[in-house]
Amino acid sequence: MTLYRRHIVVAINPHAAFGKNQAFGDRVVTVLREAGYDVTALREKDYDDLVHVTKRAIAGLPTAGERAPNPANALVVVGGDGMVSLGVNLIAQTSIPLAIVPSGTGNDVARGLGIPVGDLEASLRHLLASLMAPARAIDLGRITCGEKTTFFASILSAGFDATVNERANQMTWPRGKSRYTLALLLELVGLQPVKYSLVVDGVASTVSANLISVANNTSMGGGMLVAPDASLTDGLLDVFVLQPVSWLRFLRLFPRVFAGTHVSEPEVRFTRGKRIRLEALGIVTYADGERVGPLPVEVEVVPGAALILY
Ligand SMILES: Nc1ncnc2c1ncn2[C@@H]1O[C@H](COP(=O)(O)OP(=O)(O)OP(=O)(O)O)[C@@H](O)[C@H]1O
Repeated sequence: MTLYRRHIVVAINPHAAFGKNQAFGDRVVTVLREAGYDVTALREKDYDDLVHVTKRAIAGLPTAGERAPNPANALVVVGGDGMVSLGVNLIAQTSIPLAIVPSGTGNDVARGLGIPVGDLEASLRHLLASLMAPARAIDLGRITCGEKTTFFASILSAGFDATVNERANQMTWPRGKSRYTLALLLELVGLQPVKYSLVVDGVASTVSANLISVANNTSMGGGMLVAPDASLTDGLLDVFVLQPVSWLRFLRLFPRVFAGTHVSEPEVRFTRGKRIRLEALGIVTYADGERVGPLPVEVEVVPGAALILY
């Protein structure tokens, strides 16, 4: 069998899913080496260092622990959506394809692409098959926030879920998943609608909302179908708005959002567009679960910006 993608860079987040899947990285590397690939395996003490060494390894430059055989023929990320974010930001608008071995908490990009989630051996079989097949192009969203430009694959949040993330990130206690649960409860108690200025393809409006997201993919938070009709390949972004509701109604709507059956609820609005501008006071946005920065943001779809092996 000819391996036409010979050199594979594997970037691993051992802390994905609160460290539950630490063994995944080694297993991915072993399986790829056994299949005959040249593997550069990368793990770093933090995300920024991993970005730095992965960038070098893809270009064929030496990294501290590993030799650099030559430029990469593919990048594999082992982690959750935060690692997909790392991957797409490194390979966007290049000819290097990205593969994903989901080992995170949400893994929503993998879900959207149909990559097996929650079954390592199935995702490894999927990886080996996809490395032998042509890469497929998906759209990315390009965010401009102040001076910073970043890409995202899945969903940009600027509502209640973003404020929960921001609160959890500022807390030092408790550790692990319960920090998010506590942050969610605290935010829920103070649930207030936020007034946004929204521009979709040049059409401006003012909306009050509890939830507002710009979606390239269907789900967030581990399969919560916020934008069930979004497509990674339609050249469009779906804007989801949940207009102000009481916290009781919010809790009642929650399971419906999970199942994607909220779309017909009277407080729910969807719009589609290629270029979205969002502005509000005091809101910090998150995309693919990673912090972007305070509003305003400008989001533009870049059709076919990432080559993915799936
Ligand atoms: N050594 C490290 N390498 C990479 N990322 C790290 C590391 N240590 C901590 N992180 C953090 O892990 C987060 C990304 O985690 P990742 O998305 O892979 O898993 P997850 O959050 O469990 O899954 P999901 O995003 O799908 O819910 C980043 O925010 C990053 O800051």
